[in-house]
Amino acid sequence: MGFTSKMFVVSSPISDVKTSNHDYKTLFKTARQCQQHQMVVLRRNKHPQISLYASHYHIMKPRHKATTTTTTTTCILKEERDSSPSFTSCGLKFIRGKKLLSELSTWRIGGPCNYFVQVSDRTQLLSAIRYCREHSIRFLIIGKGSNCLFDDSGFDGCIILNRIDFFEEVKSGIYRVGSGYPFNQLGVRCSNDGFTGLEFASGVPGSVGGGAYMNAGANGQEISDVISSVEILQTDGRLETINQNDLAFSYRKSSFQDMEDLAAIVAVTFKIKPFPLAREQQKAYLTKRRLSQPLGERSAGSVFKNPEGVGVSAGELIEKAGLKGFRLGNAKISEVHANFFINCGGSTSKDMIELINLVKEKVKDKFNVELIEEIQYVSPI
Ligand SMILES: NC(=O)C1=CN([C@@H]2O[C@H](COP(=O)(O)OP(=O)(O)OC[C@H]3O[C@@H](n4cnc5c(N)ncnc54)[C@H](OP(=O)(O)O)[C@@H]3O)[C@@H](O)[C@H]2O)C=CC1
Ligand SMILES: C=C(O[C@H]1[C@H](O)[C@@H](CO)O[C@H](OP(=O)(O)OP(=O)(O)OC[C@H]2O[C@@H](n3ccc(=O)[nH]c3=O)[C@H](O)[C@@H]2O)[C@@H]1NC(C)=O)C(=O)O
Repeated sequence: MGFTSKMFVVSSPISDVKTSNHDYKTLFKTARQCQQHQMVVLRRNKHPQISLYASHYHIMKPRHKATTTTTTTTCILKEERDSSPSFTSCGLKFIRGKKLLSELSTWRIGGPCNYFVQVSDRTQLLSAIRYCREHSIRFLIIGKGSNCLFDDSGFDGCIILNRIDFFEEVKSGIYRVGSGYPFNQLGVRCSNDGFTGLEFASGVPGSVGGGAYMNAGANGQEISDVISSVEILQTDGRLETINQNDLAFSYRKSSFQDMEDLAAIVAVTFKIKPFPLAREQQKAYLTKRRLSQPLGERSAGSVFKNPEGVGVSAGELIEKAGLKGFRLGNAKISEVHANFFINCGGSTSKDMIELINLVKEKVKDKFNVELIEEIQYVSPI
């Protein structure tokens, strides 16, 4: 059997603590009540009666440690994070507890998420968000996961993987693109068509939505320079188109980051100008990127923003602090570019966070500069 979202788990501390018979009875009673309420005894324990009861169910190892008091049996009711089967709602397939965030992040770090769903159009996105809201499930939209640090313990909510990846040429130089479209491909495609403004995007592993959200940029270009309008979905399900004039962008900052009611960016319309050498420019940027960045490695691009008003890049500061190549556990500062931190294989989020904090401390001590993360931490709860 598996759990549905309505089922809960009773995790019993019974094998961990000295409890009286009375306490066993209490637990047994609770378990029976739980059965009526579609709850399940999670933990195998030494008391035969309870074991017998529990044997009607699949008995699993608890994921969370039971806590207890010494005198009374404490049952912890927790929504189960694992072992539940996939289910379908509104035509969408939700995967429970099995999808690893490490598969969804370019860093290849992160434990399982409680719910996972992939959407490929606006209607599906709306349905996924509606489901989460109706069931009070926290949700997070991700594109290519190239800017996220997920936690080893996963995410206690729903990850909505955005694969809204249509590409529409409205007219010459005007493109309407799904937010899940690969940013890298957009750069190559527009340059190939002889338009300028997005050459920098080739080699960037993010999505168009992630790019707009972060105001991605490189080589003196920024996505905001060529955005004409953005279609967003609000948390209440309303769709809105916002024109460039009503949006504010700055270095790695966009209005979207401050919108409390934003559920997701759905599509972006770009207006770009013809330029015969766009393709050459795009190729030159990519060559430079390949030489200066560890593109083949498991990274999240720049970990820190470049500090403003200092005149020195984050990478340079980290290198001058003597940290290039420094390794902590399985997380390492790239030898190629010091603002890229590499998962050498098996790095945990803990390794990475410790490395990030160490770098911040050293740079602060040596140069009195506060480095600020460009990457986004995704907290597990
Ligand atoms: N210049 C470079 O070389 C590199 C640049 N980057 C940039 O990092 C960004 C990462 O893109 P991507 O990998 O797709 O993002 P991610 O999947 O890593 O998501 C990062 C955050 O962006 C927000 N986000 C992503 N998609 C959407 C959407 N459709 N609507 C609203 N918010 C969204 C979410 O923020 P929240 O959780 O707050 O909702 C999410 O947590 C891009 O800007 C990319 O250009 C990344 C690597 C290298
Ligand atoms: C990779 C990202 O974007 C990148 C983008 O690709 C490049 C190319 O334009 O410019 C920014 O990096 P950056 O400022 O480190 O650019 P680079 O040209 O590589 O380096 C700037 C300067 O720092 C020096 N540098 C860089 C790395 C290093 O280890 N040591 C060092 O001394 C370089 O020699 C150069 O003089 C973006 N990063 C940020 C945080 O703004 C990203 O956002 O994830």
